[in-house]
Amino acid sequence: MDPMAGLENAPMSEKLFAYILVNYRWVFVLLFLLPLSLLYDAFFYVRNKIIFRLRSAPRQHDARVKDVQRQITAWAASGGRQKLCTARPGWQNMSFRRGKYKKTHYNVNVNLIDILEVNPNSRTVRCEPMVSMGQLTATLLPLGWTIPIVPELDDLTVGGLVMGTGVETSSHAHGLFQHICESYELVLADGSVVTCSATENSDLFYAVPWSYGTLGFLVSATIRLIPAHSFVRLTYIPCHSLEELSKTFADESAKREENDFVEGLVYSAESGVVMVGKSTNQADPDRINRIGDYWKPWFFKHVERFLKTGGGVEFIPTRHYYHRHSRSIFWQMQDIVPFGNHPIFRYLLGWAVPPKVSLMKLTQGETVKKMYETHQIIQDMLVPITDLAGAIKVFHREINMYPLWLCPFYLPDNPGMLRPRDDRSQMYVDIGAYGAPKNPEYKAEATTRRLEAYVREVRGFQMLYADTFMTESEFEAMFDHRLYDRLRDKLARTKDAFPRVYDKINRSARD
Ligand SMILES: Cc1cc2nc3c(=O)[nH]c(=O)nc-3n(C[C@H](O)[C@H](O)[C@H](O)COP(=O)(O)OP(=O)(O)OC[C@H]3O[C@@H](n4cnc5c(N)ncnc54)[C@H](O)[C@@H]3O)c2cc1C
Ligand SMILES: NC(=O)C1=CN([C@@H]2O[C@H](COP(=O)(O)OP(=O)(O)OC[C@H]3O[C@@H](n4cnc5c(N)ncnc54)[C@H](OP(=O)(O)O)[C@@H]3O)[C@@H](O)[C@H]2O)C=CC1
Ligand SMILES: CC(C)=CCC[C@@H](C)[C@H]1CC[C@H]2C3=C(CC[C@]12C)[C@@]1(C)CC[C@H](O)C[C@@H]1CC3
Repeated sequence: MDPMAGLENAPMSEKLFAYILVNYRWVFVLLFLLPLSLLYDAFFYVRNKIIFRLRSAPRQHDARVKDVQRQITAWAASGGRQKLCTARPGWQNMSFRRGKYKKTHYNVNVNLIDILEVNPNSRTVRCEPMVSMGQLTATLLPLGWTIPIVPELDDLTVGGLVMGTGVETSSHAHGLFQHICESYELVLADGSVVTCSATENSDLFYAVPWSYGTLGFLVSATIRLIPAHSFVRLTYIPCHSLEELSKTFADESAKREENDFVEGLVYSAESGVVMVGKSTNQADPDRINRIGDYWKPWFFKHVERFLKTGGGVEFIPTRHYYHRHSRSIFWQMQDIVPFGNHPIFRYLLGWAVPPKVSLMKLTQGETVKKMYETHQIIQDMLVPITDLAGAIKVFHREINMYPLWLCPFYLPDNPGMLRPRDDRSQMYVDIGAYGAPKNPEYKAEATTRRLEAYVREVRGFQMLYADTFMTESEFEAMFDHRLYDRLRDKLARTKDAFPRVYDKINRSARD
């Protein structure tokens, strides 16, 4: 990597600082960011406890919805010339970028943080939009419940996952986050409150996912529950050719009833490990592996070993399974603290990692940001599973970077932005690439544009938390805007109040 790019004329001290920041970021992370993350966690732990004591009030939900309505009335009264967005600061969200529009749009505070109801009879949980995945599972698990899809990173919010999307290794059975939601409660641009579901205001229900907050403000979502188990019985299946890997992965993903979790980690163009999980309350004590304990190896390193040792079976406590990639932030930690998986580091400081994603984002500074922009890729591309082998070849040609994350998901033929290929419900796969491409020809924009073109060609989709370099017409070729545009025409004031999705997610709309 060349941290000096763009700094040719800068003073020597600035060049040296840039070099240290990029190549020895771990010094900053260990000395500054880890203690700061711990303080931050401690601060927020206390703050959240206080806030929950003072403000947690599920019974106040209606009053808080009225406050959102009040803000919209105030915006309309002020002339309604600015577009609307949520007031959540850009550094807190789970993306490399911050929306520039936060500075120019009218910020509406949708700070609704409570779990409103856990209903075992209807097997649903009703949540406000700022409820995080960590908070939700910490509440549900002791009650014996979980949501069918728990997206990995703790700080992801219900609002962001509904308006964007969420995927996890149970998605081959349950679909995306939107497919486990039964209904949404929204405040619309005219200030009205509307509930929508598959049977009530169904157009709106199907148009909300992937709308990125451009149809209304989510004030609650009702999500399906399933019983929680203590362990995941995980079978590791090493594969030594691309053909074997893609076939095993597709076959296991198709067993929607049999397998509760399916995941793949690709370690080279010709090797990878497919993991198949089943929830259970019975574990063979000799094969329990508490992979989440801080002194344990990073999960992707642990899995890689099965390529050499052959397959295996382990019983992993459910919570450890949910967080298996959290300590290593998938494999991003190896670029931040290169010796982070060394046993000495794990035993000494493993308990303190990972640093908070939001804090890393907040403190990364221009030099590190530029380095990530030019020398790292953070992308998830969703393609029909029948194209998996072809897609891995394209990723190999374009970025030559491993591991790649494979996560299957079932895409039903529902109305909305995400139309499956040939209008037929089918299995897709999320291919996640997070790290430094080894292809010396890698150029962030040109390479990503070629990947995007390939994904459009096979009728796939790009996850929009990531950088997208598509033009508006390419974006509209990827995502079906018909229902979305109909709704924007139909719902009063919506076109004046909210930008279109493209205007929020395209590269130039984000810092
Ligand atoms: C916006 C917001 C709202 C909150 N609302 C509440 C609230 O209503 N009531 C309340 O008591 N606290 C609330 N909290 C606090 C939050 O739930 C705490 O982070 C959590 O309770 C800490 O649990 P712990 O001390 O047991 O930590 P630990 O058990 O050490 O948990 C560590 C992390 O793992 C997460 N976690 C725990 N179990 C699981 C699991 N099975 N799957 C996935 N993640 C898991 C925790 O949330 C935490 O982030 C809220 C926090 C935030 C940011
Ligand atoms: N495992 C997974 O599936 C992962 C998913 N992601 C992605 O991260 C994002 C979620 O991150 P998170 O930090 O929670 O969310 P964000 O703050 O990034 O929000 C995502 C979008 O949803 C909108 N939004 C959020 N809450 C509301 C609301 N109450 N009403 C209306 N619009 C709302 C935001 O609007 P605004 O811009 O106005 O704030 C924004 O456009 C998703 O895009 C998801 O796909 C990332 C990592 C992993
Ligand atoms: C599982 C799915 C679908 C996606 C996972 C994506 C994550 C791996 C990335 C989402 C936001 C990313 C950021 C970083 C690492 C990778 C993500 C967590 C950084 C922490 C990398 C270091 C930078 O300085 C800040 C980044 C913020 C966003």
